[in-house]
Amino acid sequence: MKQMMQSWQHVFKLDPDRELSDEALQAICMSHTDAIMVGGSSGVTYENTDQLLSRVRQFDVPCVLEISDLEAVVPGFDLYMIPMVLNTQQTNWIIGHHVQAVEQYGYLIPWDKLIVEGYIILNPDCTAAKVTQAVASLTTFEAAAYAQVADKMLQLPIVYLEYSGTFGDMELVSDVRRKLDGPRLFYGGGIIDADTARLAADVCDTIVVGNAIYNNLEQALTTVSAVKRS
Ligand SMILES: CC(C)=CCC/C(C)=C/CC/C(C)=C/CC/C(C)=C/CC/C(C)=C/CC/C(C)=C/CC/C(C)=C/COP(=O)(O)OP(=O)(O)O
Ligand SMILES: O=P(O)(O)OC[C@@H](O)CO
Ligand SMILES: [Mg+2]
Repeated sequence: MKQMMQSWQHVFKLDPDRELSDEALQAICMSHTDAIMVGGSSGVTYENTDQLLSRVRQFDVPCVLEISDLEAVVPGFDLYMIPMVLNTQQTNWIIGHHVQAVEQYGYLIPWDKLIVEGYIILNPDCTAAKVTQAVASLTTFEAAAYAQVADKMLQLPIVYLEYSGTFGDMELVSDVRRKLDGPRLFYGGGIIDADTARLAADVCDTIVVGNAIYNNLEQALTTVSAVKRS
């Protein structure tokens, strides 16, 4: 099950807290994207997550939940992506909430469906940076060091460079990728069209497109064929 994400080149991230018409959802789910990731850093509830899952399930596309709030963990997703924010000094976002989750859910946890993402948040103005008080103004050298800790010491399956809301520094992304052996490198932030999608896809393994869905869907849809080789 976890292996499925090893082939993902393109992912659309849908925010349960934002409105999306049936027509828009259909276009996204039938776009040949590799997966739909459901997640957001605020306003995510059990109800809006459950409702979005049911709507996505009308289509034949993998659907995964990126957990940001324990109250909004809904059964029935293909995978559960667990962020671990590496560049925060608040231990809750590295391991605290996770321990609480294991205490709360215990034997109900489908371990074979859990994938830990080593998040490195690089846009100080994004919601996730504010929520987790991330130390987000990192040099390339520092970001690469975090990534290597995720790879060589923690042996995480994913390193996620998060620039949510803004297009990142592709040289930094490229340098980080050169340092990684094990993890798949996810990149998210400011991908709005085919050009930005290609630039990012050249230097990472998987691109994640979020806000563009809500700002300019037509352009957002062009990101799929821009990066998918098949
Ligand atoms: C029965 C059943 C299915 C049980 C399931 C059991 C299960 C899966 C248990 C969970 C196990 C576990 C270890 C859970 C972890 C719990 C948890 C709350 C961890 C903390 C996660 C975390 C670090 C969150 C911080 C915020 C963050 C990094 C969110 C990621 C998503 C993100 C950045 C979205 C972008 O947000 P957006 O709203 O778009 O932001 P912008 O405003 O910038 O656009
Ligand atoms: O919303 P955007 O800027 O596309 O970023 C995507 C994703 O990385 C957000 O978690
Ligand atoms: Mg967003």
